[in-house]
Amino acid sequence: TGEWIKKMWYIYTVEFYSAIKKNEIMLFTETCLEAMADKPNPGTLSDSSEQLFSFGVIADIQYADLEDGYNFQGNRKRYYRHSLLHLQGAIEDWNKEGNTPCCVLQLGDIIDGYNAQYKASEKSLELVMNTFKMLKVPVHHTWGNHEFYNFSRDYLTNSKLNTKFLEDRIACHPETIPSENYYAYHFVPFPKFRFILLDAYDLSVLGVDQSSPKYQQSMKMLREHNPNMELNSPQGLSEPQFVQFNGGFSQEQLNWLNEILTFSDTNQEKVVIVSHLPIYPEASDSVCLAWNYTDALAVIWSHKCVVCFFAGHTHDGGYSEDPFGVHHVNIEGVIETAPDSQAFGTVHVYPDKMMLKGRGRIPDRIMNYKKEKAFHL
Ligand SMILES: Nc1ncnc2c1ncn2[C@@H]1O[C@H](COP(=O)(O)OP(=O)(O)O)[C@@H](O)[C@H]1O
Repeated sequence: TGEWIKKMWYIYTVEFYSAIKKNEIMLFTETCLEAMADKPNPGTLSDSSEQLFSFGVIADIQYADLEDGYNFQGNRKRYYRHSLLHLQGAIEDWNKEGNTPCCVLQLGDIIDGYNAQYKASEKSLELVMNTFKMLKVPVHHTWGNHEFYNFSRDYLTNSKLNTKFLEDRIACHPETIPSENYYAYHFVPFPKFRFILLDAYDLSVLGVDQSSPKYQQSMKMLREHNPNMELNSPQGLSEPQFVQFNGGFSQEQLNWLNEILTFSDTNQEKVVIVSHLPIYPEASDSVCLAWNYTDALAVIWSHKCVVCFFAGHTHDGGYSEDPFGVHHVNIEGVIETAPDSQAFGTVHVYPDKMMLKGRGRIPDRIMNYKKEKAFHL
């Protein structure tokens, strides 16, 4: 870990100095544009105890019309049918909350891969999406490995799991528009708070045509790091995240992320990032990380605006604040949650912090903004 932190510190320093140069130009441009643009007025709130807004989080529902089963290791029970009841319970609670959350972030793996074997993918998806219709607020869907066990990327792009229509655009900043090559977007649920949804399977061998350049590039990367016959096995790997059920971020997507974070820094925004795969080793089982998580961390650490990073995939959950004050929260998976418990949360956003109110096996978390980054309205 010591060596790893040193490496990341080096990357951060290099990125930081190049960012300063870039920011001098950006700051001037932004100041001019802001003076010209009609900005939303966030009001004059200043009491740090006053909630600004809230949002819901839920991960790894993995619904299937199947008897209970177990994970690959055989040490965690999976409640395939009950996961839908857990979702219904979560939606009822979010709908009942006094201050209704602005939206819900669904962190991926909405239905289980087993559905594909039983030719039940569309039926199960329909059932879960009909349940989501009871929610009074919009839901942003992230894509995980189980989406790709059931559907191709093309199918997903044209499905209800594509919530890119909920994106916001930043006027006069074409560099902040995501490309069609990956499923990622950003939106502003409250003035000065930007949410970014990332595609952790942008580089992946799942769900893409084997003849496509993306598949070839991803398979090359996977095989270079994983010599096992069974590419889902992390056995003997020095970087155990290089398994087939994970994926990574293309340079194109990382460049786009960098552009938005540059804008958010300049515009003094707070940023929440969402991805199916986690990116911080201290908060996650090493087998569950995104392939090139270090590249994503290098981009995030070269900016000051990111408050927290939400991910699913790990099922056991996890949390750590990194050395740059970014809170990494991995949400416990619904699929491995016993019927007498729960697994969802509401994040309450304040001028100086975010507070996760977890239900059932999800713990509460206080995520303070770094002192020098306190939010001033
Ligand atoms: N250690 C392993 N060796 C071989 N295959 C594995 C291993 N771990 C997981 N898999 C396979 O990888 C896929 C994803 O694993 P799974 O436990 O279902 O992931 P998730 O946690 O996303 O549900 C499954 O097909 C599973 O059988």
